[in-house]
Formats: sequence, structure tokens, C-alpha cells
Amino acid sequence: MEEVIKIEGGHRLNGTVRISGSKNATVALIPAAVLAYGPVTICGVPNISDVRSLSVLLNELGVQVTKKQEDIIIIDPTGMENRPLVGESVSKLRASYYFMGALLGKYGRVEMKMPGGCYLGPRPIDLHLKGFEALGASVQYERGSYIIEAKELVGNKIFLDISSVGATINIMMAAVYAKGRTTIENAAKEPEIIDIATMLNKMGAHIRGMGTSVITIDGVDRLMGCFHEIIPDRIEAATYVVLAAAAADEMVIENIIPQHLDALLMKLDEIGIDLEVEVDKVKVHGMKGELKGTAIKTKPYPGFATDIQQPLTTLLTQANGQSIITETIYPERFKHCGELKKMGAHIDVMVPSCFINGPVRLSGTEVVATDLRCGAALVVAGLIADGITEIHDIYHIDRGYENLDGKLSELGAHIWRETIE
Ligand SMILES: CC(=O)N[C@H]1[C@@H](OP(=O)(O)OP(=O)(O)OC[C@H]2O[C@@H](n3ccc(=O)[nH]c3=O)[C@H](O)[C@@H]2O)O[C@H](CO)[C@@H](O)[C@@H]1O
Ligand SMILES: C=C(OP(=O)(O)O)C(=O)O
Repeated sequence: MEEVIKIEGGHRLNGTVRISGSKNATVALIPAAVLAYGPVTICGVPNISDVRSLSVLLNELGVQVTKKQEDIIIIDPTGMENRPLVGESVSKLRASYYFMGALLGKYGRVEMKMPGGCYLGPRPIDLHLKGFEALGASVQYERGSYIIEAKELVGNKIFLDISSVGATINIMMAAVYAKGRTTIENAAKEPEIIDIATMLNKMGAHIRGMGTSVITIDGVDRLMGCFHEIIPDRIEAATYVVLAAAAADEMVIENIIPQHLDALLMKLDEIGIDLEVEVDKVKVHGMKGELKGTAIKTKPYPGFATDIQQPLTTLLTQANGQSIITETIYPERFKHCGELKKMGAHIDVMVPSCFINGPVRLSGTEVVATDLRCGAALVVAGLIADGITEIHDIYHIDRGYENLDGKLSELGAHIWRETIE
């Protein structure tokens, strides 16, 4: 038995969609909360399976999680114990690795197995481990688990060879209780990093420079509980902007920070999408005329986000001429192209680029969400394709999009779930 999403294409979308709290911030804020010695209330928590998996891990650590309202949770680490995280939930998502930094920071020891998450090509964690070592920890890998421990964590200067989002956040968490000052150079600048540092500072940490390439963390003795509201999900927002560009007459995407989407919005304007940007929303008025092919290179923030190149690929199948997407973050992140080709797209992949020739009419068929944003690309395709698209392995989609089919139905899409043999 498997649950699939089915979409009958060709129904134009209209209306307003409200964007949820950021998945990529939430999945780090939840582990960050265990650094406190009092209850942390987080507001704007998206209802996605990654959050449910993290709640299981919190329970394994003896941390109490209470749902106060639909999108508000209280994480109370008062009775917490530092137990090994070696169960199934660790491998259900990538972000379980943030417990490495959090538990190492709080207890000076962590034992956990390799995280899971989407396969986008190799996803090493060497920079996280090098960061922990620079703070004085030893790292061992035994029988499928990492054991990272330190008698005392001491601040240090750490230069990241690559400005990794995950490593920046993990090192920040490990360093909040370290003795003295930690400086992360070539730190990642993604908005999610600012959000995590902001919450840690509300808890009593002393972090400066977040959002720039040099972050300093002065160690403190004790972090307390706080209240924190998560930033809107720029990737969910971007997904709806792209699908509005492909399939809507008029659509408003609200509860967003438009500056977080600048690279995408500029690109969409350039290829011929009629957009209007307001303080906390974007209005998509459809296409100005024929869409023009373009070239895109994914880059760390504020460059074009890797997560968005996948849904954008689908839109570019509707543009005139050739478009080229070059992946500089995850050069093999092109599994969605194979699935789009099953629907009739003309795409050639030559790692690290894909070449899209359009426009073509897409036809609904059976496809597989090989990863989260591939799922988003296939949803966009299903909305504009002739006939019915049946998407398998939708657990990837449910990891990161809150109520995707519900939100799209409200906008007029013909989308539903079915359990099949
Ligand atoms: C900079 C960037 O665009 N980051 C994206 C990346 O974050 P995510 O946190 O997964 O990836 P990182 O930012 O950590 O990785 C950036 C690059 O550094 C490499 N790396 C990373 C850690 C490490 O220890 N060693 C190493 O070599 C990765 O293989 C990758 O090529 O994927 C997420 C999920 O799709 C996105 O939401 C993030 O926006
Ligand atoms: C691949 C993604 O997530 P994760 O890093 O959690 O696998 C994503 O958000 O697109």
C-alpha cells in the first residue's frame, strides 16, 4: 500500500496562499532549544514530517514537547538526559545532525548515527567535524555512530573551506558554552542562520555577525528559555511563486520576506513573468508574453538557491529556446530531470549543468519524487500537464511542505491523495 498524489493538469490557479514557517530554520531551532535550561516556545512551526521526526528525537532525550496551538510548540529540556541517538528517526532527516552541535555544546559529548535526508549527491559532514575538533573535541566513528567528546570546549578561530549552512549552524551551537571566543570565518550567510543565532541570543548566547561571513560567539555559562517566531519559508514561498508563474492567472503569495527571494524574482522578471512585490507579499499576474530561456547558476545566499533550481526547471520547459541550469552546490542534483523527461520535457543533463529546450507540452504520467524539491518540480509539472500525473514517494514532499495539496486545492488545483496497492 502506498499513498500517492494525483494532479489533473490544466486548471488555472487563482487566490492567496499563506507561507508557513521556514523548514530549514525550524529543523535547526528545535535542536538549538535543548541548549536551554528552561522551556523554549517556538511559534510558526510548520506541520511537516521533519518536525515530527525531530519531536521523536526530543522524546528519546527525555525532552518534553507540548503543542500549544497548531503552530506553537513548547520544548522543555528541564528533565533531559544525554542519551545516544541511534534509532530510526535519526536517518529520517538530514537535520538530526544539529543534535551533534547542540549535545556536544551542552554536555561535552554526543553519540549519534549518520543523518539521513535527501540524496543530492554526496553530502559530507567533514567541516562540521573539523569545527568540533577545533573547539577541542575528539571525533570517533564506531559501528555506524559518531562519538564526539571533549573534556572542555574552548573557543577558537575556524575557517570553513566552503561556506556550509549546516556546518555554520552546528559550530555555532557547539560554541555557545565554549570557553572564550569562537570566530567562524567564511561562515554561511543564509537567513536561516540569522534566525538560529537570533533565538540563541534570546536564550542568552552572545553571537555577533550572523548574516555576514564572520560570526563570533563568546561563550556564556547558562542559556534560558525564550519565545521565538520562525521566519517565513523562503523556499516554500519560491515554490509557490514558480508554480503561480506556470499555472496561475492571479496569485498572491503572502507572509514572506521578499528580499529573501530577490535572486528568483529578478530571474522571473527577466524571463517574462509579471510580478508585483509588496512589503510582505508577492503578486504574480501571469506571463507578460512568451517566456524567454535563461541561464542560472546556483550559489550560496544571496545567490540563486539550489533548492529552487528544481521547481524552476519545470517552468523553463515552457520557455522559448534553451535554458541552462548549473549547480555549484550539489552538482548531481538533477534527478528531477529524468522524471520531467517521462512527462515529455526536453532536458539533457551533463553534470554540473542541465540544458532545457522549450517550450513543450507536458503530459501526465507516473513519476517519482526522488527528493523533496524534485517533488515540488513534479507538482508544478502536474499542474500544467495534459491529463493526470501520479507522484510516488511523496514522503519526501511531506518532509518539507505543509499541507501542499490542501493549499493548492484552495487555489483551484485538482489535486488529491490516493492510497494504491
Ligand atoms: C549553501 C547552500 O546552498 N546550502 C544549501 C544546502 O544546505 P546544506 O546545509 O545541506 O549544505 P551546506 O550548505 O552544508 O553545503 C554546501 C556545500 O558544502 C559541502 N559541504 C558541506 C558540509 C561539509 O561538512 N562538507 C562539505 O563539503 C556540501 O557538499 C555542499 O556542496 O542544502 C540545503 C537543502 O537543499 C539548502 O536549503 C541550503 O540552502
Ligand atoms: C534537501 C533538502 O533538505 P534536507 O537538507 O533536509 O535533506 C531541501 O530542503 O531541499
